[in-house]
Amino acid sequence: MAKRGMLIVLSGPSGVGKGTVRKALFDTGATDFSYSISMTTRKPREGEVNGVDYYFVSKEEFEENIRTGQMLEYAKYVDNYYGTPLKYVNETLDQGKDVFLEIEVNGAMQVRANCPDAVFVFLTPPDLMELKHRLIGRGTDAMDVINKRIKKAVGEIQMMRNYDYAVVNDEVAKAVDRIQMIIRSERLRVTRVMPDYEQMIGDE
Ligand SMILES: Nc1ncnc2c1ncn2[C@@H]1O[C@H](COP(=O)(O)OP(=O)(O)OP(=O)(O)O)[C@@H](O)[C@H]1O
Ligand SMILES: Nc1nc2c(ncn2[C@@H]2O[C@H](COP(=O)(O)O)[C@@H](O)[C@H]2O)c(=O)[nH]1
Repeated sequence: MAKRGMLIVLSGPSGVGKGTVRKALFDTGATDFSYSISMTTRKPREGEVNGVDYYFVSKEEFEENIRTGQMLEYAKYVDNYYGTPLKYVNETLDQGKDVFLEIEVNGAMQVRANCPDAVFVFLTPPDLMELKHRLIGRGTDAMDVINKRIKKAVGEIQMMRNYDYAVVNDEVAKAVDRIQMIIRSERLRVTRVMPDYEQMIGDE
């Protein structure tokens, strides 16, 4: 049986640059893990594509997925549901492939409770003013939504201590390097590369 893949969870406040860093990480081509596409009830932003950026669903459909146990984790974030479909994550990990989640902190803590072997990385901004500049600069959210996200960020940053690693996103390329280093070293951890002794000994 293939060794189960590793689950890598990247979270941090909205606007810190999770999506930017994740895309840059995958663009290096030096990755051999899969990105789990989240489900949300949020309306698509301009340019966002269903099945690429998110699975965009209705509130009823999302709640049905919760009710029938199809979510690995989910959270309500600024008036919308966001969550990780369980099936894709399980099937991919079972194939021995690592899976990358990009999610907010409450969802990450649910994953922590259910998947203690996962690796948790918190992406943090250099400071709150810079976070606000990034959210404004992105130009995707109205000012009242940005203010709600910043307010949430204050509490979210305090959750950093519950993560295995904290990475400052001062420069995208540096943040990518730091995350790659974390993934490389986690893959080499002795508990993850233990030889299959049963197979070495063979059937007796
Ligand atoms: N290191 C950086 N320096 C300056 N700007 C950055 C940096 N990283 C990301 N940005 C910019 O910050 C904005 C927010 O980035 P992004 O959308 O990736 O954040 P996010 O954490 O994925 O947000 P959300 O959680 O809301 O999806 C974007 O305009 C992006 O170009
Ligand atoms: N708990 C989860 N949070 C998620 C998931 N997918 C995205 N997110 C987080 O939601 C906020 C808002 O996202 P936005 O696209 O509206 O800016 C942000 O922090 C995302 O990381 C998920 O599957 N589960």
